[in-house]
Amino acid sequence: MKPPWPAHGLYAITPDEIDSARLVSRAQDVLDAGAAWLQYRNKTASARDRREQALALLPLCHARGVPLIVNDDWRLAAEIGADGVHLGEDDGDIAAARAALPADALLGASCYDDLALARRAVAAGASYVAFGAFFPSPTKPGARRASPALLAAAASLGVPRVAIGGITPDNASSLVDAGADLLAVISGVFDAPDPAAAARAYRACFDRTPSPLPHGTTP
Ligand SMILES: Cc1ncc(COP(=O)(O)OP(=O)(O)O)c(N)n1
Ligand SMILES: Cc1ncsc1CCOP(=O)(O)O
Repeated sequence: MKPPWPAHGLYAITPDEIDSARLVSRAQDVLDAGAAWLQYRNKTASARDRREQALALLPLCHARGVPLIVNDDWRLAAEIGADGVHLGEDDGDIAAARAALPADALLGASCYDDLALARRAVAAGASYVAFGAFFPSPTKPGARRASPALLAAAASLGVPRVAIGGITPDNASSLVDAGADLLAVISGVFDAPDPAAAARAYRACFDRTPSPLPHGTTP
């Protein structure tokens, strides 16, 4: 039986082009600093290295009650006993992944700026939806852009809403106020001079009281 995973917080995503020792030590720091979820994402490593790196992250996550989600590849997620997979529009069918994975596996779907796509993903078995990029992303400069209003509109889907793309400790609170349950971040955490301090700064965005709405407006 899996623990109930944290419902809010930092969803840290690992970067490409990092050697395994550094990946593990940075991930450890970020997890110790309170990341709620971790995604293993590596678009450049060989299949063998991806398997080894993902396997190395698994006990670090589980020792802290954090789910490990594998990007793109539900077969790798299933093979190593990861807690879930994240799929983009070119990464295969959500319903097929849902059928192949354990019933309690996390299954995330990239929905970019498209609420109708998010509705279809949830109907096909997605357990969370991700929107973005909300800001220019150093990691993926060509990423499609989304508006924060989408996060509020997606509340009716009844699954956690993840925001991604160019999120920094300075702009993160605006997305939490708009309804993001989890903030998915690569460079803001892993390229920071002190990844643990950065992780704590993102986490703090969930502890603060939302800014009051301007007079006369409703959520
Ligand atoms: C949490 C989360 N959201 C979005 C993405 C992006 O997925 P995708 O569109 O498949 O792009 P790549 O990650 O494959 O470049 C993600 N990985 N995680
Ligand atoms: C994978 C992905 N999809 C949309 S933006 C993005 C990259 C997010 O990385 P960063 O947090 O460095 O902008």
